[in-house]
Amino acid sequence: MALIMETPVDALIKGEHESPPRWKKSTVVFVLGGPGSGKGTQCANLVKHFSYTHFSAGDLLRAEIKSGSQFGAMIQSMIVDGRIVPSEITVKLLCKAMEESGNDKFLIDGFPRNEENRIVFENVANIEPAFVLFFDCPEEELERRIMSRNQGREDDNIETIKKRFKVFVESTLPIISYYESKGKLRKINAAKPSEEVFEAVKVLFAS
Ligand SMILES: Nc1ncnc2c1ncn2[C@@H]1O[C@H](COP(=O)(O)OP(=O)(O)OP(=O)(O)O)[C@@H](O)[C@H]1O
Ligand SMILES: Nc1ccn([C@@H]2O[C@H](COP(=O)(O)O)[C@@H](O)[C@H]2O)c(=O)n1
Ligand SMILES: [Mg+2]
Repeated sequence: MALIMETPVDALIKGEHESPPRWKKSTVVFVLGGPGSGKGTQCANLVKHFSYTHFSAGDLLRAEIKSGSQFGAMIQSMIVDGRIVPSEITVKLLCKAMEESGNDKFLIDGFPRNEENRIVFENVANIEPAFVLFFDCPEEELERRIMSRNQGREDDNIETIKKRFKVFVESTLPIISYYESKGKLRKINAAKPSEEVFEAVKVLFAS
């Protein structure tokens, strides 16, 4: 369902609920990495083995466009241009998805993408991630993967890919450094074959 001006999540954000909702006490793992680094692929593997629910911020934004939302055109033009959508929209979509899931363990993929994302989520959800997965992979490999992905994504073209790389370096790498300084970063060599990457990831969830 499209975002409307007032949703149950707005009430939660304003603290109008009698008791804190379950998702506000959730375990959250942020999953970061350059475009095409395998975030979605590895989250899909993880949910088969562990009782987490996976939400991709990019997928939620694409679903919002499809839903006919009043924000659809704006979100679409920002995605095509590789830019980061205003955090209020993305955080609201994430909180709504967590609220509706009924689970209390989440893999949040492609988020936070910049400092604004991080701060708005912290303020609204009041959740610190248990840890942050970082899929590290050279740009040439990322470009190869995206150009052969064939999922019909409007941002999987060479012009947008270059912009997404620039945004990743300028806005997301500082977030990765921030979590590293807090001892929360778990860096994975994502240039290896998918099965090997999963072996390294699995260990982090087994304890
Ligand atoms: N370790 C790997 N080795 C080779 N190809 C991979 C690997 N992991 C994922 N891929 C492939 O690379 C492409 C991108 O993977 P995926 O969609 O999981 O990346 P992503 O990080 O979610 O990207 P985006 O940020 O653009 O959503 C897919 O076609 C996927 O099948
Ligand atoms: N926190 C986010 C996440 C994504 N976006 C926008 O969606 C595009 C695709 O994201 P993927 O994770 O699926 O690659 C991304 O390039 C941004 O335009 C966002 O704004 N904020
Ligand atoms: Mg993805």
